[in-house]
Amino acid sequence: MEPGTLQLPVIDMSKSRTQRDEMSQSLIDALENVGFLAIDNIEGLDFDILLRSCKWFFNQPYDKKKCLLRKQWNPENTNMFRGYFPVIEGEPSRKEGFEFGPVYPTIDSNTTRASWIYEENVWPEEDGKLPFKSELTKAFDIMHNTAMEILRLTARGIGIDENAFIGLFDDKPLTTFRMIHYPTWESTPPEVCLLEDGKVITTPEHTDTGFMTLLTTFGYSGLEVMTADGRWAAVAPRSNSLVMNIGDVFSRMLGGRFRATRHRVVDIGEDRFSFPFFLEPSFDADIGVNFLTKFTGSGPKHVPELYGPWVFHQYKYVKKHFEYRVLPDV
Ligand SMILES: O=C(O)CCC(=O)C(=O)O
Ligand SMILES: [Fe+2]
Repeated sequence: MEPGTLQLPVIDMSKSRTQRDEMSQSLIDALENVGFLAIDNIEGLDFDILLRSCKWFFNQPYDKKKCLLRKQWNPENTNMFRGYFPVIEGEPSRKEGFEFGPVYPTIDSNTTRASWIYEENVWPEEDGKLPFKSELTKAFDIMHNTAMEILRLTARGIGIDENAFIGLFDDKPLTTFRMIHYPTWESTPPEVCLLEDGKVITTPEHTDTGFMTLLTTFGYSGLEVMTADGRWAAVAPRSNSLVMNIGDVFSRMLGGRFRATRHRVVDIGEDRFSFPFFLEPSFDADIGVNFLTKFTGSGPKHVPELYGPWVFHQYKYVKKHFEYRVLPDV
């Protein structure tokens, strides 16, 4: 194995009923140390369909994708948050994406000031080759249920009520499922995309902002994580498996006990597809809670803070991701 390659700790979901304690322990070890792990054997998740969906969607003529562009890039459209975002040349984050989220029949008045956050999904017109919407909607539910089971095991592992975390996702979670295409370069990459060692960046280093990420990489290389000693390591690709990591919010709500690990994506010289599922609490969730204090009675005290305003401030003003910088203020 080439130096700097990281084999992630593996969690086998098929054992979640029979080996709960061992799995809980492995999860905690991984989250306290590497902050990234591989999740195998997710029942019903069809990686092949997901990859075909990515290729089908990004291969659509630009005119078709344009109908799904966020309003900022196509004033004829009404979607501001969900839908398609294009490659912006010159940005160090060089990708196009399609995003959708859960659908809620009613939105109550305390979220109206940010109703665009809960806007309806937009979907491409299908051509009969692939049941795009129904397959992705099905995969969304599998991802959500997998995330809930992982969170139950995680809570068990730290010795608190198994349901300690999942209540945050009972009421209208803001979760986003995002398919990504990193296209190949047609010209020499600009300076802003080059790393010291000559590698080309396609997603600059960052921590994920939300609660937890379940990432499908389809066996592509390119994902790198920062290890505890501050060095970059390439995540060894693994087929039919998810890469899991936690985001800033989960780390914060456990007082930093789990690591929100920095990671980035480097160019692999060919088209790359990935499909992260960003599990997020609801707009109104109180992220000022410290779970350890709540369940053990000791730890930092509670300072209430709403997830929605916090996260959109992070995206727009702190992390300044190009695809979020253009959103209205919340
Ligand atoms: O494309 C990938 O493999 C990872 C992307 C990522 O880290 C992100 O979108 O937050
Ligand atoms: Fe990420």
